[in-house]
Amino acid sequence: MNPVHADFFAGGAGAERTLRGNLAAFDRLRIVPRVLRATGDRDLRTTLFGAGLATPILVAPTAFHLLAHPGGEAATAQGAAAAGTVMVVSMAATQPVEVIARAGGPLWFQLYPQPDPGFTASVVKRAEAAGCRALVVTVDSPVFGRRERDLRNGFTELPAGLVCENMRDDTGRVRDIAMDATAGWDRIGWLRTVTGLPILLKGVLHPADARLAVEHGVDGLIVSNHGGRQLDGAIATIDALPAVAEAVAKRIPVLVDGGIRRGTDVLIALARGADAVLVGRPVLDALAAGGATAVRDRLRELTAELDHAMALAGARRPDDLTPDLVAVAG
Ligand SMILES: Cc1cc2nc3c(=O)[nH]c(=O)nc-3n(C[C@H](O)[C@H](O)[C@H](O)COP(=O)(O)O)c2cc1C
Ligand SMILES: CCCCC(=O)C(=O)O
Repeated sequence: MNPVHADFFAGGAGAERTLRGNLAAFDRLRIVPRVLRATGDRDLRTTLFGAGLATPILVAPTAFHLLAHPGGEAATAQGAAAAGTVMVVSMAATQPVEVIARAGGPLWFQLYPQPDPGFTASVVKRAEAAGCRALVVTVDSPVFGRRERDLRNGFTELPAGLVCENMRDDTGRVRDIAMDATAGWDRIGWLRTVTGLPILLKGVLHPADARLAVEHGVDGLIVSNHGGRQLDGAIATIDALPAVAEAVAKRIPVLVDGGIRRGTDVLIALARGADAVLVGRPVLDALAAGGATAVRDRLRELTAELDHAMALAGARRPDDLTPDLVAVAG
């Protein structure tokens, strides 16, 4: 891959403290296994918004897959479908959502609410018509993060021929993705008038926001710091998760992403209160290395690692994973 694009995928904001912190936080946590639990064959099937998945490991929304592989987002969708899980399609995808939907599914669609409500509504309706089954509203990006690698590399626009295909308006013009620092909770209420899809908020870290989200009728949360690409210095997601899960008290599904690289990381996240996890860079790395097949294999490998770790920790189903199975290393 072009090293400038590799830096875009791997990099974070500022001094990359949060990027590193997501991984370092897992290094400080240890599993306290149970024994003689007769787990037999484990059952990793997970239900989210009425849909059954083979695994609680989903594909996080990430931009510009055509920079990683000529198969683009369609290849990722094919890999996710073969692994029996959801791919969240980024609003910054380089292929049309209709093309991605033909390659795989189930899909959810990630949205940055745009300042133009008519255009925002048209993007949501388009994703819904293409078959996306949930809307993931990214709320950690009122302004764009300062990615110093990209600034140093001068990575300010996509190579010729690549565009954000889902940003076309009805004249066919491709709009720039705007970050909107004027959005408040009323924006979520407005989105509710636009779509009947389940609405998840992605980028919640504070338990007070988790409570507000439930009060505003949000259907699910993703505890995320955008893979360390937005607010550098933000808390590691696995550290933020317990307080958010407690605030939500199982009223709506809570998902988490950031730094999940092993099945044991997934186990810890589920034990700390997540209903499912998402992975970003592991999927991008697999996509770059080997397209749809490699994406499928990477997701299956993480799932097999989770299955193995659950057997060793005495859990048969994700629901058996409880907070007492995780300790902070001394
Ligand atoms: C290259 C890249 C592009 C991303 N693009 C988006 C995006 O378009 N929308 C979004 O909500 N999050 C985006 N994210 C954040 C991911 O959805 C996710 O929060 C993060 O990658 C999880 O951390 P991980 O990479 O350690 O698994 C992006 C992340 C990366 C690495
Ligand atoms: C305008 C593209 C935004 C992609 C994104 O969210 C990221 O790179 O983290």
